[in-house]
Amino acid sequence: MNQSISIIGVPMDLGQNRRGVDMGPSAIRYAGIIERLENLKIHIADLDDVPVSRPDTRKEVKDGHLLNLQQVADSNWKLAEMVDQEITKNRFPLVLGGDHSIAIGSLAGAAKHNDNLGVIWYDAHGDLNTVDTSPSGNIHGMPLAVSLGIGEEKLTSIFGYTPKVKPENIVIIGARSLDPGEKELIRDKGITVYSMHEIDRLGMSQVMNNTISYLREQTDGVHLSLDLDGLDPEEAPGVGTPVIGGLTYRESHLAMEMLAEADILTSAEFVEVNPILDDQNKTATMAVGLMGSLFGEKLK
Ligand SMILES: NC(=[NH2+])NCCC[C@H](N)C(=O)O
Ligand SMILES: [Mn+2]
Ligand SMILES: [Mn+2]
Repeated sequence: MNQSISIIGVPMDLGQNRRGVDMGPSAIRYAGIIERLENLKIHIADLDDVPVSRPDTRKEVKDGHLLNLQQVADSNWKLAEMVDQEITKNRFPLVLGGDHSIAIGSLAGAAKHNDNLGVIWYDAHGDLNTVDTSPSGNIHGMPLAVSLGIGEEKLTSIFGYTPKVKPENIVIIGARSLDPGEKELIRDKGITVYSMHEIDRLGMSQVMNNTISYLREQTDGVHLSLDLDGLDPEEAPGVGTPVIGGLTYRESHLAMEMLAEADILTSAEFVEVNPILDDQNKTATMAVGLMGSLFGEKLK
């Protein structure tokens, strides 16, 4: 893996309607991400945060059914520019959220550099809704569909090209809450999903082996989009849309270690850490532990 990492915070909470997830990047920095990665002799540049309009000064804006459309689009455009710049400078972008709507910008910036960018979507959800299928109007439930070029044009056209990813280059891991429209899209497009059912049957080791060998064949770079609600809320309570029956900390560590060993990632993001809903910054601390493993921390 590229041994020069650029950290980009995105204090975004406009893609959903619970307060606090805008403080995710601070919570992750406070939990020691910089020191943790510096100990691995990796060169870290903390690029600070992408500007996002302040949550407590704005009014809720609904564009039809979509919450805060223009502001989410503006911040994601800026994020895409930063991710693109860092990759151009041969640095590995590590994006800290913020709600999952920021994957729109991360993928827009990253996919510019690959014809076949792979995506590992580690999440309880598919985030494959469109304005028509979304039960909530929250854009954090849509970024994967948007990146496939499906949905609101103001989002799909971010950074001037559409689509960013192809359905055959996506692997979803940890899904256990999919809306009807998302299931239909998964079926129509043939997207690979390791739901909790497959993870229980095969074990995380097999799931990651399959995922890694598939993406190695199929893609020319891989983005990891890790939503902390992929983990079980008993262990990671600081998330806005918890779903019981999730991945354990141990399984997630194994997944990160296997990705480190495979050395296939070209960018990553950790999203949905909400310190207001958390218990003593436990979820941010867990995110930092997972990033440690992802970037090569070993016991021996
Ligand atoms: N990134 C997330 N936590 N997404 C949760 C999405 C929940 C639900 N499927 C929705 O579209 O509203
Ligand atoms: Mn989720
Ligand atoms: Mn998500």
